[in-house]
Amino acid sequence: MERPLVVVMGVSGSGKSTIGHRLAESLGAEFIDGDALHPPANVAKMAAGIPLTDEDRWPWLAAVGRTLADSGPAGMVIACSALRRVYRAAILDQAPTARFVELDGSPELLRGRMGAREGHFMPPSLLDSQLATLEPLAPDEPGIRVGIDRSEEEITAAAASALRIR
Ligand SMILES: Nc1ncnc2c1ncn2[C@@H]1O[C@H](COP(=O)(O)OP(=O)(O)OP(=O)(O)O)[C@@H](O)[C@H]1O
Ligand SMILES: O=C(O)[C@H](O)[C@@H](O)[C@H](O)[C@H](O)CO
Repeated sequence: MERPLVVVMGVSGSGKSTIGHRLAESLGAEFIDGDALHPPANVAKMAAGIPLTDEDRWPWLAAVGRTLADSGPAGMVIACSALRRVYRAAILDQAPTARFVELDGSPELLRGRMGAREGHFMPPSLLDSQLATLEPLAPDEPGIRVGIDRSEEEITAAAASALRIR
């Protein structure tokens, strides 16, 4: 595979950080959590239970794309919600060879995983707005969708093998 540039995407609680980290290890690539690229004002908003707007997200999405494009020869996996098609296009503007792995789960499963998680700034109450904003990865976009109703190992292996053969 040429230098992998991968965005692990999906709503809050879908496992982007967990799977992204494992996938990077499996591909021998660097891992970055896109949450670390949010300006403090965005994090403060989410922590207060207020959904981000498109205007809040544009500079962050550009930073995600630039970070991918500027990554080293080993490539990079970045965890980033990238909920809408236009958001993914903004990332591709900066990093045209990037591919997406969408983590796809039912609202019930997501709610359970978010509820069980401790010490994260994102409140479960924001899941509904995340799901309302989500535009699933379409067949003509670069990447794959992976169901999350199975173990972390299985999800990571499915994503890694799909990325290797494409
Ligand atoms: N396949 C899985 N099976 C069981 N639990 C999982 C699985 N994947 C992730 N989790 C757990 O679900 C929770 C949410 O995962 P994680 O924090 O990685 O999601 P996220 O998409 O990065 O969330 P956010 O966008 O809010 O940061 C965590 O507690 C994680 O340990
Ligand atoms: O676009 C968004 O609304 C944000 O990126 C959120 O998805 C958070 O970053 C993340 O999910 C919480 O950790």
